[in-house]
Amino acid sequence: MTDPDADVGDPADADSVVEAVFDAVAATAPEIRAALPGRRVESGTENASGESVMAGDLYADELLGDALTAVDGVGSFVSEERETAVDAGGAVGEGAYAVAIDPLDGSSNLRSNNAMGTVIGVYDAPLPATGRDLVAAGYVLYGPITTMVVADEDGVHEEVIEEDDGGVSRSVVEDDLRLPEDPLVYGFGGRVPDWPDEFTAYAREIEDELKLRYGGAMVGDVNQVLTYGGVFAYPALVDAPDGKLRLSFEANPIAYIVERAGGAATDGEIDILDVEPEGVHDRVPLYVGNEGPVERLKAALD
Ligand SMILES: O=P(O)(O)OC[C@H]1O[C@](O)(COP(=O)(O)O)[C@@H](O)[C@@H]1O
Ligand SMILES: [Mg+2]
Ligand SMILES: [Mg+2]
Repeated sequence: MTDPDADVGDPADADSVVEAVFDAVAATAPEIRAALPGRRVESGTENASGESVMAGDLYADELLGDALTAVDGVGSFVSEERETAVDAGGAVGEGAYAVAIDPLDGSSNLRSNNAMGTVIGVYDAPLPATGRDLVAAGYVLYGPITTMVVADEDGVHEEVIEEDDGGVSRSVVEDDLRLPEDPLVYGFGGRVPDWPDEFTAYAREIEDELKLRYGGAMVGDVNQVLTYGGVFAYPALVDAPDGKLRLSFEANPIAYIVERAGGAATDGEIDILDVEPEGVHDRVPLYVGNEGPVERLKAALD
């Protein structure tokens, strides 16, 4: 529950809520990872986006829901897997924060045992809100190593999360994560025949310049771009002009992180962080990475 004496709008208070949120996320990460082997099957339900939910999605959502609604200063919990927000006590925007999560990003990779993630956005306005209302964002990457990237107004850092004597340790391995200046890799989602012609033409140019890295989990693919430089896109498709990814749970937090690391993020026209949502489950095309390729993309789609 929110501390009733909390100083409304005090930035120090935002810092401590953000810290507690990422403590809670780090504490659940080994548990989520350990639970995945038995949860590689469909749960038999569909989520608010009309997508089939895996057993692992549900488990991660429940665990993170319990952990995050218990954090002092979290007033609202919103998840890709839930139709509506959970009231966690406290007025969002008046000392309390809204936490939005994609509990398991790339969960179709469960069956094939490839990388997946968890995405977190901490907003100081009730959702739906724009990405300008984010005060912090981050993601966990369940790769061969469990890592967590966290961005706030001070910058971006990367940690390794490990189980440690019955507890969980967080070790910072990169304290000022910046996109490398020279882009090296690209990863574009969706079927090529479904891409609009302008995007296909842009992709043909990029293919000549960069190396393909596409794993089918946004977190894993964006992490490659943050590490090596480059561009990731889940573009507008001919029959799905809003693409696939969700603004509140996926595009906004990723845009916030990449922009804090020196990069750019657009929906093809404007900065992702300026996109005005109508609902919390809205989708948006996402083009993100080094400024050079993202600006070229905007020009190509113009
Ligand atoms: O299978 P596709 O069409 O390449 O889509 C992959 C994209 O869909 C996603 O898996 C959607 O996320 P969820 O798994 O959270 O629904 C992204 O991680 C990824 O970028
Ligand atoms: Mg996702
Ligand atoms: Mg998901």
